[in-house]
Amino acid sequence: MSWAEAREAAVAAGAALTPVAVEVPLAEAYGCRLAAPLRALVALPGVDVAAMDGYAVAGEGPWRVAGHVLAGGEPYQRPLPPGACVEIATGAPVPRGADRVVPYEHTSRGENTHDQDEPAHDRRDQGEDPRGRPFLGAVVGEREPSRRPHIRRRGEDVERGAVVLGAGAEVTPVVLALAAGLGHDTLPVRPRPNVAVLVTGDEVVHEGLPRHGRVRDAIGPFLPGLVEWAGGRVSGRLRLPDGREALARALTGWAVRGEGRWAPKEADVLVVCGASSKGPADHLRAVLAELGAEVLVDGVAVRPGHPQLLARLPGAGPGAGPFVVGLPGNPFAALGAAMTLLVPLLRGPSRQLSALAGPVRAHARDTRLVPVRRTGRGAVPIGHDGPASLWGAALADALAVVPPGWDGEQAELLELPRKV
Ligand SMILES: Nc1nc2c(c(=O)[nH]1)N[C@H]1C(S)=C(S)[C@@H](COP(=O)(O)OP(=O)(O)OC[C@H]3O[C@@H](n4cnc5c(N)ncnc54)[C@H](O)[C@@H]3O)O[C@H]1N2
Ligand code: MOO
Repeated sequence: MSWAEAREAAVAAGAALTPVAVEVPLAEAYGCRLAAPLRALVALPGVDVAAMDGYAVAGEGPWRVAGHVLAGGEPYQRPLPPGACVEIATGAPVPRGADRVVPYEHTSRGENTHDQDEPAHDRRDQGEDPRGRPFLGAVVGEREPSRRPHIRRRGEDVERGAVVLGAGAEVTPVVLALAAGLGHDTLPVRPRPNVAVLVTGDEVVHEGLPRHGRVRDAIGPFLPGLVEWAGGRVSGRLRLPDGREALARALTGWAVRGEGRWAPKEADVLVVCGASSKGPADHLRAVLAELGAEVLVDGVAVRPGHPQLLARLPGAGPGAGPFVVGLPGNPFAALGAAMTLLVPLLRGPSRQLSALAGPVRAHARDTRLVPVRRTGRGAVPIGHDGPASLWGAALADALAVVPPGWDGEQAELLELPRKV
């Protein structure tokens, strides 16, 4: 299967990863996708409010001060008659009868009415109380006439009931704040799909220095960040020895060599690292066939990462069970395969093009995934990109997708996760 077809198959499979919507408190919704459109529970602003600190005035000036309306304080209840004004703070409700707000700096009282350093007796000369507020009845004129009303009208930013975001939108920090501003305490979201990680290989060690032909696991550590960034969460991890039986038992939820009970049925996606190729310990395909899995992608024409696969296990009851993503054992091949199958499965489609600035040789038959760094001149290949080496990818911003026979300048970039 071509690389593009494999990615499409993963995106299409991802549509089946639609867990039941749940209503969660705002903070817990972060990073999830909205299960329903986000509507405004209130208008923004909720009433006509001042857009400037100053005086809400009625009719022609000068005006007599009839009250003070500060944000969060009591609104001015009575209608304001022509020739009257109330001192008003930005965001405070504008009284009925007021035509506009005159900012402090445009009034005859000038900017210094709130100079806290002035002695109280000087304030009284200016018609102010000791806190700098003008006395009721003090007269306010306008120095610089302006036609701008400086009033934000009810519903001017968002009308009550308006749909501000569609279902499926990602709940980012800004979306959380928007929802709070519109009156929401909870949000209906699709929970993040649960991803379980199985790292296979007798030669793989998980801490310390690898010795005597062993290797440190260099796939398991990138999966939680990558999965989180793609919209899922790693809900379980298991280390597996080589062996057909251990893998079969793990995929069907049995205890493995004292590792305790494992619950892949609670996982939406099982990621198997290694055992994907043709060696004596590479049992993944045989085990999937034994378990009656439906294989959706069986190898991809891509370098590195060709032995990758995507399958779906039969469900315990009616309906299909979890997806299985098989990542090759070579770590950079595993990263490329995760960017091809796992990320599109969890996150859906995304497309980004860039010029490539630097020599890249296309392969005759296979798509190449090339670590690149974005610069003003375009994306520059980094090198250090052998299938077992993560060095180039660690220096990269993205993987450039170079299709077979490619001789163009533009290439698709697969953005690599940075920070969630
Ligand atoms: N006869 C063939 N041999 C191989 C083929 C092939 O098509 N025909 N494909 C090669 C390619 S390409 C890759 S990639 C690997 C894929 O191998 P497996 O997925 O079966 O993985 P292993 O054989 O277990 O390991 C391969 C390699 O990666 C190291 N490894 C495994 N797991 C980890 C880990 N978690 N962290 C770091 N390194 C890991 C392992 O020690 C091996 O060196 O197959 C080729 N062979
Ligand atoms: O394609 Mo393998 O996946 O080169 O390392």
